[in-house]
Amino acid sequence: MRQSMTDGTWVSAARDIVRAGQRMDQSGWVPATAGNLSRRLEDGRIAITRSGCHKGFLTEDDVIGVHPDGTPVRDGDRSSAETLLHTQLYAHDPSIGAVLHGHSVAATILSMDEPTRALTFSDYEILKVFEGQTMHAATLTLPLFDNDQDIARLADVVAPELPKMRMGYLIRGHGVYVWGKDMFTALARLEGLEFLLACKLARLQKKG
Ligand SMILES: CSC[C@@H](O)[C@@H](O)C(=O)COP(=O)(O)O
Ligand SMILES: [Zn+2]
Repeated sequence: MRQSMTDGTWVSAARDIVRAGQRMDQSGWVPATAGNLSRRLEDGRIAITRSGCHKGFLTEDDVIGVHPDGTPVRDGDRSSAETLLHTQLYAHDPSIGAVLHGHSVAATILSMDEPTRALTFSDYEILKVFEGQTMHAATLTLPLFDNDQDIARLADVVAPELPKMRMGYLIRGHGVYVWGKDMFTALARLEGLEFLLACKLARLQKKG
């Protein structure tokens, strides 16, 4: 995956997505057909998972092209139902090269039990995986949005918060969105965030 970090071709994007899907599946973060993955191509279009595929068994055929506005490059292709949440990130920040979405147990439980609009994480060494973070002694915030089957409406709620986001975001009862300059970075951030969510869940369970 590292080799294709700066390679924006279709072949490397499809390969990154297939391999990241396998990694997310092995980690238990994409049960059934949950999750979606994308990468920005050098021509500005986006390679994204086809809707309804199992992310642990993706083939390069399950990766399809969409324009920056989310419309499919090839007529009849049905990209992820959550394509707009990916395209809004690429439009928001030109440095974003890959976006990942998963439905882990920890993300689902914590998001359903949290009454406020954010989760916070303080003093973990792994905070350093996030953009611009060089110290463990800090508090980072993960915004939490209510779930909505109307993805355009959900994207409108997420949009004003994007400039403040350092870790990604969480959707209640649903899962996380995380991104990075390339697939390697996005995956590292997803692993860091899932580690933090698992720690928070374990600490809450310990308290009873
Ligand atoms: C298994 S239901 C999950 C979907 O509703 C959705 O949230 C999801 O993550 C996957 O949708 P997809 O259209 O395959 O990208
Ligand atoms: Zn989802």
